[in-house]
Amino acid sequence: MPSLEDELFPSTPGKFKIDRAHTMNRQFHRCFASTSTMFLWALFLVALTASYLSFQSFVDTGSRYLSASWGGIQWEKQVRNSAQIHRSGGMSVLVTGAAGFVGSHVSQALKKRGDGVVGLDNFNNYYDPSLKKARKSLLNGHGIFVIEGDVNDVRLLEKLFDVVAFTHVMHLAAQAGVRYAMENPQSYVHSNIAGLVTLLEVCKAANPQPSIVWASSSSVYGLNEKVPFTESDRTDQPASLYAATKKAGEEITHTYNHIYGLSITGLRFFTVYGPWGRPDMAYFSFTRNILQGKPITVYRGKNRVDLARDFTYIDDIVKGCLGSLDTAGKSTGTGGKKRGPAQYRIFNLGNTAPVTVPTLVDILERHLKVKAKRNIVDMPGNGDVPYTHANITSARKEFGYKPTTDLQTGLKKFVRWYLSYYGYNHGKPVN
Ligand SMILES: O=C(O)[C@H]1O[C@H](OP(=O)(O)OP(=O)(O)OC[C@H]2O[C@@H](n3ccc(=O)[nH]c3=O)[C@H](O)[C@@H]2O)[C@H](O)[C@@H](O)[C@H]1O
Repeated sequence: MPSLEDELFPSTPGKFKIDRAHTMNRQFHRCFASTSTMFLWALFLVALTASYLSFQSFVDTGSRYLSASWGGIQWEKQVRNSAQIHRSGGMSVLVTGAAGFVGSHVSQALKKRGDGVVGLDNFNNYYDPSLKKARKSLLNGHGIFVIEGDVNDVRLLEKLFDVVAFTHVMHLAAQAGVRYAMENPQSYVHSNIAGLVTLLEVCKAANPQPSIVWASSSSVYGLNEKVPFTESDRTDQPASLYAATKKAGEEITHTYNHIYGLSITGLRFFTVYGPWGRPDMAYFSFTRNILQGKPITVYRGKNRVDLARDFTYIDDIVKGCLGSLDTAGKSTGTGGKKRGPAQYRIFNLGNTAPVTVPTLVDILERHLKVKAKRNIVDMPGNGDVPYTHANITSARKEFGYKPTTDLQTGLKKFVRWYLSYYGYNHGKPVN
């Protein structure tokens, strides 16, 4: 019977049998040989993994660099061309948040009348970035160059002011949305506070300093119960972090006006809606859900009182923005030094005709010819306020602001755009 040893090391015919010591030695050598082979293999695998990881990081860094890339002769030429003024007495405007809802509309309106416009947008994914890219394509088609970058990028901002002596900055880049502030508070601090300060620092140091018009919000009125809301009403009771950051923005811009002579105009927008709007807003998400046969959640205030908003159509807001830019005084400082007092203004831009949320849904149902599945719930404590209503006397006096589009008409235009952009059922069957 062959021994175990024989089985492990079967003798080859014609060869002599090995003794035990020799066998042990061979076993040891084989074992050692296989361990060292394994070790070599392990080394090889480690080296392979390391080179793969460093390759990946090279690719990542490269693509990050590319996506955030700016500068160079060609780039500067595009910036200059885009900023070119084509009317006498025109302005060259840096529009931040240019691929956003209000930003894209304002940029187009400025360009159409012959002003120079350079857009800046970080294309973040707070809502579908493909909509922002589509707005960007639209702007490109109008000869507007939109740079992908963040308002916190001080080097980029400085470079832009090196290349173009912007006369105005229309600052619309912000983290929007009242309720999302509970989910991602830091994004509000990043964009609405840190980004604003970075922009103001660059503007204050620029020579010449631009005049600044920027987007505040109706939400600063917070828990104020005196209606309609007038600019001089108290704004020290914000109901959401979003509102608090916008209120902070008003104080921060005041400081830069006071210390550095920057001309500042803050616009308190009242629930802006319309074509190319923001998918996170109620009128937009309601439309999508109604068409897809999904239920919508309609919040209701205390004592079963319907919530209401002074919904304002985008074209009216654009007129307000242009009116503000046209009447903005010059900044007085140079190179970071104030030379005299500069203008500081705040205006409500609303529609002056609040409509309840259930009425908004009624109008959408009529335009869409589909009944909504309404899920009515008590308003959660998520930062919402029950009612907004703008007093627009100041804006009317200062630059003839006069909204002309009621909610019925404005939503009709929105629905027409929505259906042309997304199709009738947004890719989903209607139940
Ligand atoms: O004026 C502003 O300063 C702000 O306007 C906008 O905020 P809001 O007025 O809250 O608009 P929006 O979300 O459309 O809700 C409208 C109504 O629908 C109700 N609402 C909302 C969602 C929902 O699912 N159900 C519902 O009933 C909701 O309770 C509310 O009563 C901007 O988003 C914000 O960025 C800021 O610019």
